[in-house]
Amino acid sequence: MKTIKVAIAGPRGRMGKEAVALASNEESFELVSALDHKNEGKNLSDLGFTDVDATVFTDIEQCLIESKPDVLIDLTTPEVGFKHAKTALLNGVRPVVGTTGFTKEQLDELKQMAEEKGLGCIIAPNFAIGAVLMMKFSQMAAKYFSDVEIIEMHHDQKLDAPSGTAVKTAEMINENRENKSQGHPNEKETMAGARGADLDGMHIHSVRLPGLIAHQQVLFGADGQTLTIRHDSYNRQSFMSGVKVSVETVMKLDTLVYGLENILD
Ligand SMILES: NC(=O)C1=CN([C@@H]2O[C@H](COP(=O)(O)OP(=O)(O)OC[C@H]3O[C@@H](n4cnc5c(N)ncnc54)[C@H](OP(=O)(O)O)[C@@H]3O)[C@@H](O)[C@H]2O)C=CC1
Ligand SMILES: O=C(O)C1=N[C@H](C(=O)O)C[C@H](O)C1
Repeated sequence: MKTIKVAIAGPRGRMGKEAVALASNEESFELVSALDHKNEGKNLSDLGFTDVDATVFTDIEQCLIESKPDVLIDLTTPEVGFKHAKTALLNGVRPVVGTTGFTKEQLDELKQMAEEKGLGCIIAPNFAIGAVLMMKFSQMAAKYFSDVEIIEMHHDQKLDAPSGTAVKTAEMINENRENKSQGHPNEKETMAGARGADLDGMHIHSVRLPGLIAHQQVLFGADGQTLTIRHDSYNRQSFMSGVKVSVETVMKLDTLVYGLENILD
């Protein structure tokens, strides 16, 4: 099997560190570079990564042109991640994006660009297989339960709310859910935000606490019964098998795929 050359944006981050370990330990991957906004010209080995040899770039074009990756894994922030994905596609490099918080317009723009370039691009709000199943099971349940609220719970260093997973879950539920506004028609928030975010009448509540990693509960209610579908990531290793399969699959695609559920058998 041909080795896939990988660059990682955000290598010092919580997810980036795990992705560096994956890319340097996986036999079929070669970690060729890292993209940071600090540490220009250093090597990851200077930054505490033992037995890892990859140059750190702060300029994305220089990174892509000099290190020639096949795939750019992005695990940064929404603003930066969008720019990275765009620049990767323009330079013939396939993005695998775990960064969340992209707008619908940004996703559409990247989809159009990937199609024009005939390049694969994977945007996965959640790489954990259990989370993907939670979303799929919720989508199935929505056919029978049209009243649903999503509670997502994350560590308190998370920048975006609601989480990318919660938004994707709501979008998938929407494909099967009868269109309706939930709660009492005259309900009033006596404190702003009490009912959470509203996506087509569905409510999403975001909890941020130290001690948490990534957790989500999807609650369905009907007369005399509730159904709860819950997923918990207790470490960031839980996301890495999804990153691996995304890097392998993106090499075979010529368009953008949004969501890991679309590439898993
Ligand atoms: N799809 C999935 O399964 C998952 C997705 N995520 C998402 O991944 C993203 C990263 O999460 P997490 O690792 O927890 O966040 P961190 O804050 O730990 O990591 C982000 C990293 O990006 C770096 N960074 C900031 N700007 C740039 C830039 N211009 N170029 C390169 N690197 C930059 C930051 O550096 P500095 O700290 O110096 O600013 C930091 O090291 C988030 O959007 C999160 O929602 C997280 C977990 C799972
Ligand atoms: O920031 C995180 O940590 C996570 N972000 C993703 C999201 O926004 O859904 C995936 C996972 O929930 C962890």
